[in-house]
Amino acid sequence: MDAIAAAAWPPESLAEALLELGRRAGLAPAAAEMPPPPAAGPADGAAWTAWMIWAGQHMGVDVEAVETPLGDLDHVLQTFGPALVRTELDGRPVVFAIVGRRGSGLCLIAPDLREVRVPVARLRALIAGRLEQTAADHVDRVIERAGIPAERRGIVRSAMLRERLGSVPVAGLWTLRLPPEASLHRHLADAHAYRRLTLTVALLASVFGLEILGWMLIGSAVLEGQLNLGWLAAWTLLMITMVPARAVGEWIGGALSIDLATFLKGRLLAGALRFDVDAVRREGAGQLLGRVIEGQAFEAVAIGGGLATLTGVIEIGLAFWILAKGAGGGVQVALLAGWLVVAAVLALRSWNRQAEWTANRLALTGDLVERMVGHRTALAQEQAGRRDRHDDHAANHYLALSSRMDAAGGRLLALIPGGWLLVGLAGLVPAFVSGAAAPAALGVAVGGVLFAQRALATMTGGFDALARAAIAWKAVGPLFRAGARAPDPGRILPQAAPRAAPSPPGTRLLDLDGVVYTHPTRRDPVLDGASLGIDHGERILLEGGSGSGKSTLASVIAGLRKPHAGLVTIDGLDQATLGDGWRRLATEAPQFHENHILTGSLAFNLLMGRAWPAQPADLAAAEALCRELGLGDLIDRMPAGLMQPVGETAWQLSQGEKSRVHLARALLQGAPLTVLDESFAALDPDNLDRCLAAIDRHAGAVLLIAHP
Ligand SMILES: Nc1ncnc2c1ncn2[C@@H]1O[C@H](COP(=O)(O)OP(=O)(O)OP(=O)(O)O)[C@@H](O)[C@H]1O
Repeated sequence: MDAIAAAAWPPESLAEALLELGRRAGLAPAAAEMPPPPAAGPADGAAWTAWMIWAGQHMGVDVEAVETPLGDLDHVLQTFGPALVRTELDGRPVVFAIVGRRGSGLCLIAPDLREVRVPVARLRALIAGRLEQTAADHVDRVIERAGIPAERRGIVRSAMLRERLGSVPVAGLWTLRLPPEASLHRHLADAHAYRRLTLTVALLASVFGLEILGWMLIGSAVLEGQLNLGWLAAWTLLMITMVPARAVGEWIGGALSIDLATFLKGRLLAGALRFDVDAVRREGAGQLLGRVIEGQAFEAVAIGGGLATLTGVIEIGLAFWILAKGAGGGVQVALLAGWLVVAAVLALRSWNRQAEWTANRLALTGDLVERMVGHRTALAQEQAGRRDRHDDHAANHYLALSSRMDAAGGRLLALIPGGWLLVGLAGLVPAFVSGAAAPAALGVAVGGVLFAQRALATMTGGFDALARAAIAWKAVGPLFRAGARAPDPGRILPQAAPRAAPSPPGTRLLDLDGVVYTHPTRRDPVLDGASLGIDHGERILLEGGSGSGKSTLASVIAGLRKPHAGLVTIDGLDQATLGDGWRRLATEAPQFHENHILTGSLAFNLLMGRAWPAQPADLAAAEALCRELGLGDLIDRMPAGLMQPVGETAWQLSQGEKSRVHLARALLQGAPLTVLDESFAALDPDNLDRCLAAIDRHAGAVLLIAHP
């Protein structure tokens, strides 16, 4: 059998392929019972992706769909393993599990668990074959008509196909990686951090060892009066050997830093999305920005500071050893130990000053953001003198804290290495006075003092950076921990397209029974035994006074808040069964001030609930709905139409336009239940009629929240 045929998995064995690939790639997936994937028809991309992501979450592996232009397929295949590819072989759907590149080919896992090598071009031809077939007839006709000589036809044909199909998107590719919520240990192991760290330490230690050996050689040659070209050559050779060892050590350390920084970024981004809804609200934009800034500071200093401290610790250890061998002996060793205690005290003081300064800086940032967000309100409403007084006071306080921090930092960084020179040399006085020490031992002692000085400089610099990182961690830690919260895949995968087979009207969709919810900062529950039933296709208007808990109820129904007591089910299934899939069945357009137009294209904002990049059918549905909602003129006015960038820094939408975009994106989710929280406040009567008509045509069941 052909190697590629031997490596092809039948689609129904997708779960086994995913598990085995995860194992071979070192992602340590957890074995889990999986239902078979959706039937492999031509339009099943989104359903397969939903299944793969869901199955991956159960196994503890992150699965991401990849779409690439055909022109880049070669490159993608060579670089993106571990990955799964779905294509056709002899007219039947198959799956390939790519471990990664091996030499000039790809290493695939076969269903019999053997590793099979196949050339990249072979797999590419299989994936691209169907697409190229459609264009090939036309290209062949052009070649025929142009009278291209037979021997050049092959080159011309592939060049024309490349040109014609280079930008055609290819789907059916999924990469596997560790999810951001995987433990730090798994990420470190995945980045080979332990091995690389051990290697870095070994290289650093050998560099210092070589350095000491070099000075010992030259020192003894000088003292014995034998310094000649031979000794100098040996010393030079040793010094030259240190250069590549140091370079390799730094290169490994640098590569490790990049991998760890990538993990950290991924975890923080995941944390930003998994941060508690109410915590985000309580913090406000300024505080959240502070966390982001500190995240960058942490990344910039933590790893560099860690490596510098590590280097300093190795150097200090060697310095103790050298001093013990020198003329100062125990006296100098004791002095160095004492000096380290002084350094620790100064370091602690500098840390406290930095912490004070950082807290103030973050508060100032929060203040500044608040003022920028409320810029118009402050200009229009606030008394000018009052504003200036507040700003002057804040600036003066910041200045005072900055100079205290600089003084403490300066003392640590300058006094500790510089002062040691005096202290260390003072430790040699008894040896000098007694006159008993040999010149060689005196030389070793002086060398030890200098070596310790360098170690202290490295260590204090490293510690300063680590202290900065530890302070930044206070702000970053909660985000990092939120990123460790794994998404809840639930026990079953909800139907990807429920509207394709809608339940008959009149059957029960949502049941809410005895629900109790108390906001984290409140004593009394805002929902206390709330009950509600909504049938498929039903339209319900919920009215109530301000602050009566309507929006809270909406967020419980949409699965954004978990009730503290009571039961909520959709189609008879509770949230524990559906997991995050709940939100595909019940969607909410939040109130205006909580509904955001993100910076991106209008299409992106409209199709947030669907797979991205959007398929032509999704774009057509979005545009048709916008036109129904009276946004046709707006799309025609926008130079890039549906692809026009919108959001805070791009095309500005009016309140009424925004509220129709909010409505369109909720309806485009295609969920059986849509909750609309005061969605019509900014609409004129004509647009209101249009919106109600569109809701009637496109929505399943609707819960409409409004003021009486
Ligand atoms: N995140 C929160 N933390 C603490 N309390 C909250 C929070 N959100 C709402 N509340 C309080 O819960 C109560 C109900 O708020 P909710 O927004 O659900 O009312 P609502 O009926 O939608 O009001 P409105 O019609 O004015 O929008 C209010 O007293 C509000 O102050």
